[in-house]
Amino acid sequence: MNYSPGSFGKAAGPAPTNAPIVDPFGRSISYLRVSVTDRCDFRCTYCMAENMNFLPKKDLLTLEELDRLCSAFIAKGVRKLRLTGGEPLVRKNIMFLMRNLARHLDGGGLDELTLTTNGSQLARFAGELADCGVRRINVSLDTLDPRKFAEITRWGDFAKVMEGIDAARKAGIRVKINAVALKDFNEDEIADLLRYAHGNGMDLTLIETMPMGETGEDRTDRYLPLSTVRQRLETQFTLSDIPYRTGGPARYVEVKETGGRLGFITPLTHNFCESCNRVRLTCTGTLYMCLGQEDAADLRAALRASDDDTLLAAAIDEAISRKPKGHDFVIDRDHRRPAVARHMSVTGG
Ligand SMILES: Nc1nc2c(ncn2[C@@H]2O[C@H](COP(=O)(O)OP(=O)(O)OP(=O)(O)O)[C@@H](O)[C@H]2O)c(=O)[nH]1
Ligand SMILES: C[S@@+](CC[C@H](N)C(=O)[O-])C[C@H]1O[C@@H](n2cnc3c(N)ncnc32)[C@H](O)[C@@H]1O
Ligand code: SF4
Ligand code: SF4
Repeated sequence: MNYSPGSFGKAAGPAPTNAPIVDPFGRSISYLRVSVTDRCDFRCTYCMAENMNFLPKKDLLTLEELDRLCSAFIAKGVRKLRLTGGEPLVRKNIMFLMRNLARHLDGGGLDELTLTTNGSQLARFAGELADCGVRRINVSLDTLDPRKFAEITRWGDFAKVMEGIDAARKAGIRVKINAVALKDFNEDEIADLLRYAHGNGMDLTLIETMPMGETGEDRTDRYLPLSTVRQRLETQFTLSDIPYRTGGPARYVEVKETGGRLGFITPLTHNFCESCNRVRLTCTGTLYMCLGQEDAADLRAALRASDDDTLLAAAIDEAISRKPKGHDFVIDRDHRRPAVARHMSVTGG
């Protein structure tokens, strides 16, 4: 089949198929990230402004609609599905969606159903998540110091996140810690985060800050290249590259002294777009084909136009035919403007 750009979605074009989706650069799309809400109970300084205008409730797709959209992607070969946000666990009745999506794990349509969370509500939901078949989650935690945690999240409660991580682990869910590496904030704490994560049987992934959305603070001064972090860690630890992959963008090393895994997500210092396998759906039914570009496709219209999924399948094909090669992120020290206007919370990272 020819998946050349622009060959889908035209009125008289080929009938849509449920064949796996492959983009114009030959990359198969097997990973869907779904931002179920743009709202959050934190205001991390690198992600959001303190005063945010969130979407009115009427603009949100219902959970049934989100389920239908996810199922349409699964029918087209998506094998890994991650709920994110905003904070996914603050969306009302989110476990209804989780329980419904879990049928695809039982039915063999999905290899993994998971989420990325700030951990604030995990103590409440960990047991139910495990019952739904969630085996692994990512929890964002940038510091182990409660005072600094309050500073970076503006509204977060460190003790609640720790309780949440404990509850998840007790429920049998593997936890990976995500930390954004931030100059003059946690750069001296990375080794401690590593010892904490590995000491508790958790992987740690470090992330370079990406220039997305106005936050009321200048992100440029916080940018810390992970190449520098790695060099510094190598003065204390022995790091060996390993081929371990999760389907996400991190590249992993094993740390000899701890026996744990450390991941690096390096959109700025080492672009990983050539192996991209993912797209992002928002809570309004907009599909972003790349985290770092503005182009998007409206799947809501196709979803609501008919109860049959034919139009939806065609709209997905058309969108994927527009997936770009990669992002154009740069840390713009001259203009100090974000490269992409929307906030990370719109697409959930
Ligand atoms: N530039 C870029 N960043 C990404 C992409 N996917 C994830 N990230 C960033 O990586 C960070 C961690 O993402 P997670 O939600 O933990 O997802 P993941 O890395 O796929 O998770 P694993 O399944 O554990 O590998 C977030 O800050 C995301 O913004 C991507 O396609 N491009
Ligand atoms: C947008 S949050 C959504 C899920 C959840 N609220 C959380 O914090 O895990 C997903 C991930 O994006 C990361 N993130 C947010 N803004 C970022 C930025 N500007 N650059 C890099 N990562 C960012 C967060 O640290 C988090 O790990
Ligand atoms: S990073 Fe996650 S927890 Fe922090 S403000 Fe953004 S969406 Fe909320
Ligand atoms: S920046 Fe875009 S192309 Fe690159 S890995 Fe992320 S989503 Fe894929």
